[in-house]
Amino acid sequence: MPQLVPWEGGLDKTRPSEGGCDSRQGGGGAAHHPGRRQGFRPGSHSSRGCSHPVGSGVPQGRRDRTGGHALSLPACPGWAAACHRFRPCQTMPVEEFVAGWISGALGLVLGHPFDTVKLLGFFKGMSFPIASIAVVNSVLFGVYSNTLLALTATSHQERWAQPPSYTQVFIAGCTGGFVQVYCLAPFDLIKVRLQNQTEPRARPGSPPPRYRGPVHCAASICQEEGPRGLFRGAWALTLRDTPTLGIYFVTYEWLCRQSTPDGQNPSSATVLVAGGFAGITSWAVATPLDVIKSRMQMAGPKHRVYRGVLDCMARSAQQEGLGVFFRGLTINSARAFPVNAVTFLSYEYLLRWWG
Ligand SMILES: C[N+](C)(C)CCCC[C@H](N)C(=O)O
Repeated sequence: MPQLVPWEGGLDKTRPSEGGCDSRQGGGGAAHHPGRRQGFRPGSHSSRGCSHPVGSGVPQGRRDRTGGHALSLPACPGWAAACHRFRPCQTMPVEEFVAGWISGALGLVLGHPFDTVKLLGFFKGMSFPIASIAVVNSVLFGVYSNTLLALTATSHQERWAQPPSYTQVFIAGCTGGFVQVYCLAPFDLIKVRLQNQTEPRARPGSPPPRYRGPVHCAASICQEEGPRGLFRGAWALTLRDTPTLGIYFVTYEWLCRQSTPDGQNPSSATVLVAGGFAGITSWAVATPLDVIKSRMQMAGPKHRVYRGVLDCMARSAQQEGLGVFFRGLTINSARAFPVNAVTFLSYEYLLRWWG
């Protein structure tokens, strides 16, 4: 295993060779990658004397996979080596997707105690949430990173040396948010439907639950409402996630850049805190639309309660006051910090590791 020691003053401390891109083979188990990311600090790359400086005209990033250097992964587990080899095309990096998948799963493990569905025992084990959150996170981070690649022509290795503008980060975050909605929508619908049947079930003498579990819930929705029923509330989910995931990545980038002195890389603590606050900020902005989205997902085809997102907003505010839009804010924030701190830390570690 490559050593994933906590950074002391940044990821670069784990590098055997501080001076540049050369000679990194041997004991560490890492590949030799010219043009690899030099660390988390924007602007740190070119100052370290890399033999292929950014902007030198040598294509950066993907080149390192095929540049004729031995890929030495003696101590990597098989799946990590497979990940290195599995590259469907040079312009579509996949490790961001894989890192997003794993980091999403790790974040989920931490956030799991906050999940009422799990607490009340509806989900046996964690397979359903892991399958859903990890896939969704993989799509989010993969699309985000590849959109940045398209916008800036820099891969994640160079991104800290040539930092993208906040506008580019926002656009990439919104794009990732928009695309992940269509993976998230069915999982989220099932989760909301199951969560909302927990209360009646908890009372003594209550009727049996309508849905017996996630698979039964999906099958029943398909039967009763057709496959499109699985996407009920997807429009509200799009409104919730597209801008707020832009905000999510901008907050993360901004906090990382703010809290790291020039010439140094963000420490693991910085990444944890920036990730945690990115989660809280985006959930704070997303919570009003989260409330609306859940209400729309609960409405079935036979009893269409609301005419649309705006109608749902207006009627909820009229009937319950503006406070309704902040329902769940505390639990969302409490969950968001650890989940997103771990998600970003593991994501950055994995990309660094796969370099
Ligand atoms: C956009 N919105 C705020 C809804 C989610 C942003 C954070 C996503 C993260 N996977 C989590 O579950 O916290």
